[in-house]
Amino acid sequence: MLFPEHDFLDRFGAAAKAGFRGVEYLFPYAYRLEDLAGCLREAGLEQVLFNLPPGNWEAGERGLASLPGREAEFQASVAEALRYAEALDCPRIHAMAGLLPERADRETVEAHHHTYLKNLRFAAGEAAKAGRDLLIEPINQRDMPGYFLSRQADAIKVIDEVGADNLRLQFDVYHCQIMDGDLISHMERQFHAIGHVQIAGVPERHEPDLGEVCYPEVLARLDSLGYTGWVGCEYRPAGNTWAGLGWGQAYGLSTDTTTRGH
Ligand SMILES: O=C(O)C(=O)[C@@H](O)CO
Ligand SMILES: [Mg+2]
Repeated sequence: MLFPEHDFLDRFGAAAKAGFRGVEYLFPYAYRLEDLAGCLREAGLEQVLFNLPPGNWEAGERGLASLPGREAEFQASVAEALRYAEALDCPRIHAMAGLLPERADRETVEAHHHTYLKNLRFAAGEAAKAGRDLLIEPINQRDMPGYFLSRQADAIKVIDEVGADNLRLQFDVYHCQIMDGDLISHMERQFHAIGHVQIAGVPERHEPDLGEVCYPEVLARLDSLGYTGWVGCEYRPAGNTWAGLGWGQAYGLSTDTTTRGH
C-alpha cells in the first residue's frame, strides 16, 4: 500500500531507502518468484507476510477459508502460498476467511464456521510441516461488508477451537478500532495469540499520525508487553509516501530527501 508512486517491483528499493527492514503486501502471485526474491535480496529486505490466493478478487471474492464447497481450491491455495513462502523465506502467511452471502441464515453461518475450522486445521498442519505460521485477521465490516471474521473475540475463539500452535492472530489495529475499540486492552488480553501487527490511521486508513488513534501510546504498550514481532504499515498514504513518513522518524524511518532516490 506504500509507495504507489513506484511500480510494484521498484517499491522494494524505496522501502529500504526509507529505513524499512521488511515488507509485506497482499499477493505475490502475479510476479515471478525469481523477480521477487531478487528485489528482496538487492534491497536487503525480509519478506514478512503475504496472503493466500483469495479466490476471484476481481469478482469480489475475499478469501476462501470459510466457503463451503470450495475446499479443494482452498487446499490448492495453501500449497501455492507455501511454495512462495519457501522461495521468499517468508515465515507467515495469512488466510482470508471469505464473505458470507447477504442475509445469511443461521444454518449458512454455521456451515461457514464448520468449513472455516476444517480448512484452518488443514492449512495450519501444512504450514507447520513447512515451518511457517498461519494467520487469521478480523477485518472491519465497513471496508469489507459480509467478511466472515470481524471481531477480535471471534478470532481468538476460532484459534482456540482449531488448537494449532502455529495458528496466530493478525492484529490489525485499524480494523480493531473500527469494530471493537478498546485497543490496548484487546492487545493485552490477546497478546498470547498475536503473530503479527498492522497499523493505520482511523478512519481514513492514512498515516498512523492522522486520525483518532494515539499510536505512540499503542506501540509503547505493545513494546512493554514484550512484543518482538513485526508491525506492518498497512496504510494508504494521504499524499506522497515520503512526505507522510514523518510519523516514523521515532521508529527509525527516514524522511531525508537526499535518500529518496527520485
Ligand atoms: O486488509 C487488511 O487489513 C489486510 O491485512 C489484508 O491482508 C487483507 O486481509
Ligand atoms: Mg490488515
